[in-house]
Amino acid sequence: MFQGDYPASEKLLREVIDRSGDATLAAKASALLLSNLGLSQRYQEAYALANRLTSLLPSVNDPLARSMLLGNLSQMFNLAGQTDLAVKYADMMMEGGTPSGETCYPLSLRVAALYEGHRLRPDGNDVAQAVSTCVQARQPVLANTMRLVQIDRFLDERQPHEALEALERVWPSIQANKYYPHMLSSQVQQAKAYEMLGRNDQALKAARAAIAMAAPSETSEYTRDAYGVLYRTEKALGNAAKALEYYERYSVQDRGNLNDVTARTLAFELSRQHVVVQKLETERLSRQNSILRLQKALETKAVETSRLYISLLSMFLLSVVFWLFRLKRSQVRFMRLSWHDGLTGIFNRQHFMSEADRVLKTLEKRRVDACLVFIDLDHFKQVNDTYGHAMGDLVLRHTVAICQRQLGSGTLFGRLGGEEFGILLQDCRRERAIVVADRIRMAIESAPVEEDGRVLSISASVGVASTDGTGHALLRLCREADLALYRAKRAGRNRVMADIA
Ligand SMILES: Nc1nc2c(ncn2[C@@H]2O[C@H](COP(=O)(O)OP(=O)(O)OP(=O)(O)O)[C@@H](O)[C@H]2O)c(=O)[nH]1
Repeated sequence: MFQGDYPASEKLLREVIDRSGDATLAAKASALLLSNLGLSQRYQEAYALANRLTSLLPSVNDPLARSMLLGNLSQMFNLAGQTDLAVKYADMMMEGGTPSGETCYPLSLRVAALYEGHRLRPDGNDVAQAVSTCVQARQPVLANTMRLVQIDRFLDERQPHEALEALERVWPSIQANKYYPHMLSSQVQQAKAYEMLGRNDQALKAARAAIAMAAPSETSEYTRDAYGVLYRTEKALGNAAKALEYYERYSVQDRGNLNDVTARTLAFELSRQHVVVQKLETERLSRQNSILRLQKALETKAVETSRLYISLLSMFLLSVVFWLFRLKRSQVRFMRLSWHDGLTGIFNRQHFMSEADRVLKTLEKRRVDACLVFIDLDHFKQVNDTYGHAMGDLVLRHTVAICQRQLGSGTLFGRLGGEEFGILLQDCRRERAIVVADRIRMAIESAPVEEDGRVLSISASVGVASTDGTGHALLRLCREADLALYRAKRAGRNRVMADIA
């Protein structure tokens, strides 16, 4: 590429891009290919590649590859006459920093773009700064590019002496580097300078040298300018035939060059339109995608939210149910506790009485008889006094167990206080109640309490009252049962007495 053999270099670059399998290397080769396509005047392909590389830029992290891409993009846009873009890419390259840290390349690209856009500062400082930066950076080719820009400016301002002096200074370096564009352009500049000075022979010689240097098929502004110098000089010398011949060549070159400029602009416009259409399509698609994504996200969110609500509600309901269950359970436990006697576990007086009242009322309605039995242990105080309170408690629990064995599970049985117990026998007449009561009394008498090797015989006195004598009113029945019990005590204890003897 450096030597101007663009087809050979393109082949090699494409091989690197397609086969290296190394993204960074491929990016570097693409950057060079971009330059190659531009120099080969294949602008449409060049701009298409430029567009691809622009969109590739954000993913290129390697500093050298990135700076190469930016640099060649700047060059490409400069060629397309898009000097603002070219300056922008050069600035991006400068901001991103080059791997070696030197700013020669981005600076020279910037200067080239500013020159093409006729925006260089008139004092020439832009160019001077770029030249010294590139000299310091040991970048002779780029330094020469800048020097040639400066020579172009001298020629633009019709300062041929300054141009020739500058050319003389730069010539050895150009000869040493043999960079084809520099060799050609410097030769043409020399011809132009001589032409301005009216040094016709030198002008003709320099212009012919330039033409000889270029390929016969080459169409460029350099060859065009060389033919321009030739035809104007021959004309000035009065060589009409030669002047006409060169003019024809100049005219072909000029047209070719104009065509080239038009081709560059057209290709750029085409590729830009293509990019715009592509961008619009991509934007449309991406907008569509984001709408779909948003819709999906919304749906997912809605599902998630309702799931959350359902779980929260279920958790709340569960905790309410659990809480109610615990409340109920403790209520039941407290109720049970309040119903039962702490020592023996049977109903306490209050509950026994209220249950007995309720049952008696029901039985009264059904005209069914019932008997109330009061059992009182004999001389229980002596048990406590002789054996202690613990033994007394044991006797009480022992008595309850004996009674429970004698009674059915549904029989209402409770501790009325101290050593006194009550039993309500339903659907039971007095005679049968007396039999049941006596059976209990005998069971108590015949089952002494055995504790720590001690055997303690106990007995109980029992009073029985029947509804057929007193009616179903609980208080009267209690009084009668009490009286019967009292009589049993008075009669010598350990016996059963009924309300009607
Ligand atoms: N160990 C124990 N003693 C109790 C309990 N409740 C009451 N007593 C006792 O029971 C005794 C009842 O004595 P009294 O009313 O004189 O009756 P008694 O000694 O059985 O005599 P009679 O009934 O006339 O045969 C008292 O000494 C009370 O302290 C109890 O829960 N445990």
